[in-house]
Amino acid sequence: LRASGSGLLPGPPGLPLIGNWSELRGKKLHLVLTEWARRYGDFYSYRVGRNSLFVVSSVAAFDELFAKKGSLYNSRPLTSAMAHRARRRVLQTILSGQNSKIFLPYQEFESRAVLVNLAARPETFYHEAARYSSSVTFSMLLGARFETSDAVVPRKIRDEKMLFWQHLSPGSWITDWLPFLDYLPAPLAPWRKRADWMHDRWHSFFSVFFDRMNDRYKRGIAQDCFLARFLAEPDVGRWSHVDSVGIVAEILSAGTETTIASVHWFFRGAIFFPEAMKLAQQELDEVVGRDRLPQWEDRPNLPYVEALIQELHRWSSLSPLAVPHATTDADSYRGVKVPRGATVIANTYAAHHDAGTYPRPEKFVPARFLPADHPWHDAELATLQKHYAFGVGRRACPGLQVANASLFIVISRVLWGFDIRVAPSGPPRFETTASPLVVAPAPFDCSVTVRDEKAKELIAREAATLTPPQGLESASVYDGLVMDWVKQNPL
Ligand code: HEM
Repeated sequence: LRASGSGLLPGPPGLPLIGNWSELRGKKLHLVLTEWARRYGDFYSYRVGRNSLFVVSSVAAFDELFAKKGSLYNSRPLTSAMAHRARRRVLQTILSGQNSKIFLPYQEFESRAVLVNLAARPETFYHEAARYSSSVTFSMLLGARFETSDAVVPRKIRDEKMLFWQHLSPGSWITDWLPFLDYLPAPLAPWRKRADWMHDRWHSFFSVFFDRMNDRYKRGIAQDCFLARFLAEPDVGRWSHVDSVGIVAEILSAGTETTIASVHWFFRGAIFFPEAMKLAQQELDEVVGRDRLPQWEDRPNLPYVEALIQELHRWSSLSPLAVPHATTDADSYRGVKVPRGATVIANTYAAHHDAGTYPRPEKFVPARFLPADHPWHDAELATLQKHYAFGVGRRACPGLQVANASLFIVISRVLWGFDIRVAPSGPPRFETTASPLVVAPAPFDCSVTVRDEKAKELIAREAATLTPPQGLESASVYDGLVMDWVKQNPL
C-alpha cells in the first residue's frame, strides 16, 4: 500500500524513479496487470516513472467509475490523437444507428465471397478473415474491395500499426499516454523524437488513401463512399489535412484489425469447443434449413448464434485493456485520491476472466448469454449477461453495431456451410500476435470442410453468380501506391 491523499492505494511497490517499468518490459501488459489485480484487487495503481496509472478490473468498479461517474472518467489522455471531439462526432455519425446499415450490402456480399473462397481454398481461412473484414471497411470508406486473400494493403496497415505502437513506447506502449513524457528533458526522452517521427510516418501512410480519393473527388470521378461524402460536406474546408487523414486512419486501424481478430478467435474457438459450434449448427438447420443461406432477417430467430458472438467477445477479450481513459477532474474513490488528468485503464480482460462474474471463464460457453427462458440456457454459468469487449462508459466503441453485424453474417454463414475441426497436424499452440491494443491468435492451421452436398451445391451456385455491389473498384489500385510509399519511407 502506498499513501494517496487520505487513503492507502494498493499496487506493486516498484523502484524509485522508474516505478514498475522493469516488471512490464517485454511482457504482455494485460497479463501482468491481471496478475496484479489478483494480488492487489480491482482498483490499484502502478507507476511508470513518476506517473501513477490507475487500473480498474471488475464489473462493479467499471459501473461505479465509468458509468455513474461518467463525466469524470471518460476523457482520453491528452497525448492521444483520439481526443479530438469533432472527429469523434463524425465517427459516431458514420458508424452508429441507421448509418451502420450502409455496411450491410458489403457484409452481405463479402460473406458470400468468404464461402466461395473457403470452399475453393479452405487452408487460406486465416487470410480470408482479413480479406473479409478489410473489404467491408474499405468498401464503405473508400469504395474499394479486396479480391484475393493475399492482398498487400491490409498487411501493410497492420505492419504500420505495429510500428506505431512499438515506436511510441520505450518498452511499454502505455507510456505514450503518459503526461510525464512531456516533462522530461530531451536527452532523457529520446523516444520523443521517435514519437514525432512515427506520428509523421502514420499521417503520411494514411494520406496515401485520403489523397487519392481527394484527387478523384476534385476531378469529379470519385465513387460513392463515406470519404467522398465527407469531402462534399460544406464545412470540410475547416478540417486540417491531419484531422481528415486521421478519420481514415482511425476507421482503417480501429475497425479492421479488431474484426479480423474476432474471426480468428472464432476459428480457434471452433477447434477447441466443437460442442458449441454443433449447437449453433443445430439452431441454423432448424431455423434456416439446408436450402438457403442465413440472412439478416434470421437474426432475431437465431439467439444461440447471437449468444455465441457475445461469448466470443467475452472469451477472446481481444482488446484486453480497451483504450486508456483519463479523468477530467480530481476525484476520490474508496478513499483514494485520483488526480485530474490521471490515466485510468479498464482491464476488461481481468473482468471477463473473473470466475465470480463468469463461472469457468476459460470455457467458451455461449449458453451463458442465452435468455433465461431458452431451453439451452446455462443457469449455472450465466451470472452476468453482458460484457465489456467494446470498452466502458461513454467512450465505448462506436463501431459496435457494424462489428456485430459483420460477425453475425460471416459466422452464421460459415457455420451453416462448413465444419471446422482440428487440423491433421494437431491442435494449435497458444500463441498470440504481439500487437498491444488488439490480441489475436498467431497464424494457425485447422481443417475446414464443406458440411454436406446441399452446402456444396449452394456454394457452387454462389461461385457462378457472385457479383460485387455496383461502383466498387478493386483495392489493388492501392497496392502500387502503398508499395511506392514503402520504398520512399524505408525503415
Ligand atoms: C470486434 C470488434 C471490435 C472490438 C472488440 C472493438 C473494441 C473497441 C474498444 C475496446 C474501444 C475503446 C473503448 C474505450 O475506450 O472504453 C474501441 C474504440 C473505437 N472503435 Fe472499436 N472495436 C471493434 C470494432 C470496431 C469497428 C468495426 C470500428 C469501425 C468501423 C471501430 C471503431 C472504433 C473507433 C473509431 C474507436 C475510438 C473511439 C474513441 O476514441 O472515442 N471499432 N473499440
